[in-house]
Amino acid sequence: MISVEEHLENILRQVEPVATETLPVPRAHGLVTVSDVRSRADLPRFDNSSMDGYAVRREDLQGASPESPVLLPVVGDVAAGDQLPREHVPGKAWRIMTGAPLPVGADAVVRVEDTDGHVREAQFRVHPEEGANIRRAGEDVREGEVVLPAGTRISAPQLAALVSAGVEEVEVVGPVRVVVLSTGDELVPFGEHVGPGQIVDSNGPMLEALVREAGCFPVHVGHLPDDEATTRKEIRHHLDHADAIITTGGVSKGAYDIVKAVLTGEGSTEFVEVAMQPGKPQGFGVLGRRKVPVFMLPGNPVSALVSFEVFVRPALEKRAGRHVSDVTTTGLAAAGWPSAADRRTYTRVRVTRDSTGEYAVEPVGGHGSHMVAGLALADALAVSPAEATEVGVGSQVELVLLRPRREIDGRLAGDQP
Ligand SMILES: Nc1nc2c(c(=O)[nH]1)N[C@H]1C(S)=C(S)[C@@H](COP(=O)(O)OP(=O)(O)OC[C@H]3O[C@@H](n4cnc5c(N)ncnc54)[C@H](O)[C@@H]3O)O[C@H]1N2
Ligand code: MOO
Repeated sequence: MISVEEHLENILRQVEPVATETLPVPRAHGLVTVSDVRSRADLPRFDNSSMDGYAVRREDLQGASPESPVLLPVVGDVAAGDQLPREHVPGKAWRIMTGAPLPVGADAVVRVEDTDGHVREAQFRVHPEEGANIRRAGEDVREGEVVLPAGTRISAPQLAALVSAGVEEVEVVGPVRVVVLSTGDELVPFGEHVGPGQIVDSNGPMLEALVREAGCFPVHVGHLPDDEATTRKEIRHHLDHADAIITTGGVSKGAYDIVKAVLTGEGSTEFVEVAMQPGKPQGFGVLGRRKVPVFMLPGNPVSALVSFEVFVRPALEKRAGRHVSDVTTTGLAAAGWPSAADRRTYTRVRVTRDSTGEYAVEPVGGHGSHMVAGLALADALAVSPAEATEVGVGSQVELVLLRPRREIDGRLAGDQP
């Protein structure tokens, strides 16, 4: 048996980011920039008002105060989006809206609250500071400056920055297109009749969801028959277009373990036993001229999920050009449980809070790797080291969260009286 670290290192050493692509900005959501992206415009694009009020010259409001307001005639209105060039008229004010271009020559904006708000002639109760309530062209970013450095993942704020900066296309590490293939003649796809001895393929939909949640793109979710020739043909076909392939089942010692039979000797494929529970039988290889990583995960649903979290997720992140590190969450064992000897053990747990406000965890949903209904009850996997044979009450355990932390915390907040 090899350790979890050894197997993960072996995978990550062989996985490279996918090719770069130049995409229209809205389609680059979730992807990582390859080079510095420079702004095509000053932001703001022009001097404009940050408040609804009046554009003035300060010198026209010398001594203005609530006790002795100064009266100025109003030239007219400047609305946001106004395209007419406006100029300050000495001794007068323009009524101006938030985001509207500042009339040339005006040097301050007085908020409407500091005036009587009149349209033709307004009383001003303050003497504004130089540049008050003015947003200057280029104060956010200047044309030609870097608006997004290389290696940035494009999320919502970055999309806003790029489109504002007039950037239309961006070079990114391409989307990672993933093929998910279940194996086993006992499986029927969702929605079809389940006969005697048959079960519904749950790994397919589960992995499709995990791939999507990991920011990658499931492009085909299907099934391989327990037949070598067809399986070989199908995998060859997917090696031509996929950026990663995940299979489940057929990696153990069964007489019909077709994946193992077909992929042994292909590319860098290796089948190993990893010192973990569940998830002991694992296969991995980089195959074909496009060097596609192929993950051959065990078929038991819990084993497949744990294998995804431990091996596939980090590899997909590397393939997508993301640099991530696991932020470890910990919890205190509210009950004790056994831990498999000589194997790192991932125990399904439900999270609550102990009296000090820390996460408290307890096994939930049963022990077997086949218990897919019980799996749905788990918030996290509690990790106990290979050396441990049990987890003692009150001991601290590392947690791999299966739901976003915000969701767990939200539920716990709701549980409280
Ligand atoms: N003699 C031995 N038998 C087994 C060993 C062993 O060391 N010696 N290891 C066990 C462990 S641990 C695991 S994990 C499984 C892995 O088996 P395979 O990867 O070969 O998977 P299958 O035999 O095809 O299936 C196992 C189990 O999972 C169910 N399954 C498979 N695919 C799906 C799916 N897409 N959706 C839902 N359920 C699925 C399948 O029906 C089996 O019940 O091997 C042990 N055996
Ligand atoms: O290692 Mo298997 O994955 O225990 O069920």
